[in-house]
Amino acid sequence: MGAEVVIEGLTKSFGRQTIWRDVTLTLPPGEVSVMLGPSGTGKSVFLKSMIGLLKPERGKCVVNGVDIVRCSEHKMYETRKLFGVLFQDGALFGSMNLYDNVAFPLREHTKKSETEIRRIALEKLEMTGLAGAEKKLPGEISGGMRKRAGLARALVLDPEIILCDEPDSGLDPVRTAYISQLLVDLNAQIDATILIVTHNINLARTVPDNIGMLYRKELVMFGPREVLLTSDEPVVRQFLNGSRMGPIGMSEEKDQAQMAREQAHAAAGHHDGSTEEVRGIVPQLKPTPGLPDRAGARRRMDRVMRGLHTLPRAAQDGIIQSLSPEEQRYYNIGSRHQGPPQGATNPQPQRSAPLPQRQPQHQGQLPADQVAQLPGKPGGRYGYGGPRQGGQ
Ligand SMILES: Nc1ncnc2c1ncn2[C@@H]1O[C@H](COP(=O)(O)OP(=O)(O)OP(=O)(O)O)[C@@H](O)[C@H]1O
Repeated sequence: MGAEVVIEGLTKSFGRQTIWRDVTLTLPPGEVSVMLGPSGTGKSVFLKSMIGLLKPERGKCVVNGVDIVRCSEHKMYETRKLFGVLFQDGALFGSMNLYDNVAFPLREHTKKSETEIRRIALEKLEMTGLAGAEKKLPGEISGGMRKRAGLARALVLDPEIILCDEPDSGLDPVRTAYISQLLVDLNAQIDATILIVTHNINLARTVPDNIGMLYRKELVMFGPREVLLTSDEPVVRQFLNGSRMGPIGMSEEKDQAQMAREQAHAAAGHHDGSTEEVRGIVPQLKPTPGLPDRAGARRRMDRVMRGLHTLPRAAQDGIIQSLSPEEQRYYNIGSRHQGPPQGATNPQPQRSAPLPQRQPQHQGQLPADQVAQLPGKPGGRYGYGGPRQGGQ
């Protein structure tokens, strides 16, 4: 199982420009999370801070007991080996063929023999659908293939945590769907903790277990996917709908006058840029048939069900509707759910057919106060509000 990443009160500035402040969240082990946010809100800076490439002024980022923000160079170097990173452009060496690109971290960071390196590099190229393309140079292949090669290279040191910075950028919708499926399949196979930064709403709606959003220098929200996907928060709805209507403007947030002008235009029938009203929970992608089930998805559902009563009503309803009859029995959910489900805090298995083995430990709980306050809205909380009590 991948490592848990605990981020507390992280704050990053460049000179006088604060990028984000007081970001607190936990990436549960082996689960897939997505970070959304308008351009320039510091998502890439966030990923770089997680691996120690940038130094936040305050806060912690703890992996396996090591705080990346404050640890020694030696510890950071060691801890970084737990991470596999897919950079936006794949960051491949242009003069090396794909095989040598993928083998590079093994040659740099391990003492493995060339035979062993070959076995691992070819296995990762195969996992990412690049078998047969080993001899190609990055300049000779498509953007989608470059992304997959970047992913293969991120996998060779068997990372416990994978960070993907816009894995969809520059890809058409079909290739984006393939890379989404690839990420889900990888998670099923290696149970790594994955954090994806993306602007792609399809990917955000179908891939992750948890979704967060950065906006106006703060973490607006981080929690189970169902909370964000059913949120009524204007900034979240605007972002998910890709609409001009809402608080997000072309550069910074809008003022009241601009909002009013846009509303007047919309009332007069002027199109707001979105193609449809996107709201509600769509089914999450499952691993390709033949691959194992995602252990992270099962652990997450146990965790979410334990804290179901703390979620907003729309998220609760969506989660319950998404359960199969067998899962509803497992979690003691009646066919007509009213209020907090019986057994949600202590599910008693009542199964007619065996479900896969569940992990007994309660690792990776999202702290209750991970759902941060929206800037400018004192007291407003989303998802599981309430004081931090170390989870549910
Ligand atoms: N090394 C740096 N020095 C100074 N400012 C920086 C540095 N790196 C990033 N920034 C600034 O931090 C802000 C956030 O940048 P970042 O690339 O993290 O945004 P983003 O949310 O990933 O954007 P996008 O979605 O467009 O990729 C930007 O204003 C950028 O100019």
